[in-house]
Amino acid sequence: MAKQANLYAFPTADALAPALRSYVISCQEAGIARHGVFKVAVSGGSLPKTLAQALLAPGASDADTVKWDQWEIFFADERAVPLDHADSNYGLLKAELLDKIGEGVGQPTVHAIDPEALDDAQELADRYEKLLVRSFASRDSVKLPIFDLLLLGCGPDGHTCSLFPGHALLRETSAWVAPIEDSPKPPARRVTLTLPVVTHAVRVAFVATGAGKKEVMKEIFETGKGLPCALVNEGTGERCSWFVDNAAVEGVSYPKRPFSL
Ligand SMILES: O=C(O)[C@H](O)[C@@H](O)[C@H](O)[C@H](O)COP(=O)(O)O
Repeated sequence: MAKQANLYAFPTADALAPALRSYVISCQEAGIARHGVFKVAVSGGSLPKTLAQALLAPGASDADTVKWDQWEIFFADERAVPLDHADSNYGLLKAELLDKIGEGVGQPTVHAIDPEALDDAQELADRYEKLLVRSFASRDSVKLPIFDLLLLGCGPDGHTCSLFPGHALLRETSAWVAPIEDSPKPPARRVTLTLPVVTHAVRVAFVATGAGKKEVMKEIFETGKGLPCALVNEGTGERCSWFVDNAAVEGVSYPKRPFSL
């Protein structure tokens, strides 16, 4: 039987942060060893805050270092709004994390959407896809980009990125980045990495905390085969790890593992 997603549960969201940090640093080291950089894509929602808690903490040793200057940060999904708008995932990451990195430790390269194309979601997606093509080499030679790590959230309906349950976008097979004009979670116009890109990543990590997630967690891990988060689990197997607090998985029968790298 194919190996399945790892589910790591912690007593609280605070207790989750050090494990998430170790996991991200191990993915960073693997990416740098493979190609000299760490290519990571992040979602919006509550994730940037948790990431900041994990990554801005002081390192315990030389090995426990976030090598910001070797990071290339992309967005797993983004809302079609100006970068300084309250709904911008870039703006959120900047406020929660990027602005707090501090001086003297190097800065990541951050790839935001093109704010010149906000009125046309298809054009916005095409431009972001071209940016990925430039970054991951030519599409003639690379069928899909391979992110070292995707850091994702999980919505209460089982969506992830801007891939929503039952949406036609789940059937996308060739685009790397797709537009969405009817997101059920506002704002309606967004762009998102597609499911083939998400499941092609070297590693995928979900962060889900709070009792508000427990019903959907039951569905994802027990019954809800077609939910976007469940599709990511199926497509990535053991390359996928969930970092959750106990409140989010209360009553979920899927086996939880002690965290280890
Ligand atoms: O831009 C977005 O809306 C997000 O990328 C979205 O996919 C988010 O990650 C989930 O909705 C989970 O959000 P929470 O972590 O806030 O529950």
